[in-house]
Amino acid sequence: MRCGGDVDVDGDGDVFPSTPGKLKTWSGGSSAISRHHVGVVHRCFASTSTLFLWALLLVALTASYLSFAGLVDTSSRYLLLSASRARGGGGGGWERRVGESARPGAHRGARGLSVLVTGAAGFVGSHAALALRRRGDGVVGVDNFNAYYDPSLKRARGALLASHGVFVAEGDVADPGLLARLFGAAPFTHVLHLAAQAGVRYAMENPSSYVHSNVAALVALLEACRGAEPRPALVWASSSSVYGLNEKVPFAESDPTDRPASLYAATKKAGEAITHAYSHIYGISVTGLRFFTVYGPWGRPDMAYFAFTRNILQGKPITVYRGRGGVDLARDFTYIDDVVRGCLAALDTARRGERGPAQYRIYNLGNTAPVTVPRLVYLLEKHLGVRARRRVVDMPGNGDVPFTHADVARARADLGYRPRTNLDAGLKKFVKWYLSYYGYSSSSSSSSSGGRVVGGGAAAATTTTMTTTENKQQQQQQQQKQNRGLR
Ligand SMILES: O=C(O)[C@H]1O[C@H](OP(=O)(O)OP(=O)(O)OC[C@H]2O[C@@H](n3ccc(=O)[nH]c3=O)[C@H](O)[C@@H]2O)[C@H](O)[C@@H](O)[C@H]1O
Repeated sequence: MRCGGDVDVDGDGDVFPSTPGKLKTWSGGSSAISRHHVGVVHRCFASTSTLFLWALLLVALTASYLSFAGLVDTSSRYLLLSASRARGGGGGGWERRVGESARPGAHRGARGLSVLVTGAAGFVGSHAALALRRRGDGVVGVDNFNAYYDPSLKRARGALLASHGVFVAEGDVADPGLLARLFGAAPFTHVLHLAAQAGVRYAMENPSSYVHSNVAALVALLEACRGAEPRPALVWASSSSVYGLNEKVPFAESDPTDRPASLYAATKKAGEAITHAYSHIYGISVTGLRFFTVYGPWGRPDMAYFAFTRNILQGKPITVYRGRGGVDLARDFTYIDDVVRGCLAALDTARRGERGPAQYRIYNLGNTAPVTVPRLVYLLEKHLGVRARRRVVDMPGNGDVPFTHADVARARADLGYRPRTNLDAGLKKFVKWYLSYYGYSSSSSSSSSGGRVVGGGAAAATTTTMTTTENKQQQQQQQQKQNRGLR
């Protein structure tokens, strides 16, 4: 029998046992039953005032439970939101800033793109983001500012973007929560995915960083794209390294790419396969751009042209690798402005929201004129006015390939891509920027280990060791020019 709860049947006088399920089997005789029954009825219904008090108590308990549950629910949602905001570097105005930065300009001739640029504080990312902003497109950047190379250089690029009204969210592209917030805050029409773990030889030191940034982050981004409304077209950075041990020159997009020579190359090749699968299944428009050894102002300190410049100016030796049989290594060095034009043309020609199979494209963005590494060193000497101290060694087995050479016929036909800057002219511009940024003898511009510095380096205004007043004035003028744009 129940009276407002489980009935105490053990005869100890407790009508409402504390714990449900403690109902014991009744084993007494009829008189006992009767005694108990009478007792229960007596105690439960002794008076209407008791009944009223119990009812009041029940109502109060139910009401307080409901309000407590509501409080718990609300506060846990609030805590989750706060945590996610903190991860995205947010706060109250984070979504608003993303939305504003993503909004295209309304002036005549504007293309009306709204582009999420990943790796926006990186070399190609910062240039591309600024080029998009300049022509009136909406741009939002995302970057994790990691310490693969001097983060202060990335901060300086980020500051430059900020001064041009481009908001860069700080966080990892592999974080689905951050991506959800970005896509929730702005209706991106395009994603320019340039965030990656770059560098061919560093893969032997830190292989997992390549899997994280070049595979896991790419999948996270594709997952975000497939769920986004509107669904953005994706343009992303593959690499000339996918040609690997290919010996046919020049490299054409239709050539086999199944013999990568480094883990870096393997993850970029994997990226091409992964984006193809997503394009096929979910109808995402995808364009992969195979960049060929991109160089220029605001470049990457881990790359040979940059590290050579630093060492030459500091009077330190440079190591020049030599191929099998004493053959010089060669690269199809490609100037940053040419690559940026290719990126923008890929965005402009990406088709979105059409019926039928989604667009899936791959293009080489190279210079079509390979130059040997010794020639690169000669050109740097010329522009720096300083002789290099060379140490020539046989190319170690570190994932390097002996040469690269792009066939850009496909990019020329579809994107109107025409590289305009030869290595001599491009290095001249790079050296000019380098001297204005770091000065003639910058001890803190980078380390000798490929420029991977944590906490070192900074903008010219704070770290250079200029020797004369004239140099200082020259530097100030150049700094002012830089503040007006990357180039
Ligand atoms: O196109 C790409 O897909 C890749 O381009 C770039 O790789 P690489 O072409 O290897 O450029 P980079 O390191 O500047 O070496 C240039 C030359 O200098 C030689 N080299 C290098 C270092 C050294 O100490 N000595 C030397 O001789 C070296 O043997 C080579 O012959 C990007 O870093 C990479 O992220 C990716 O984007």
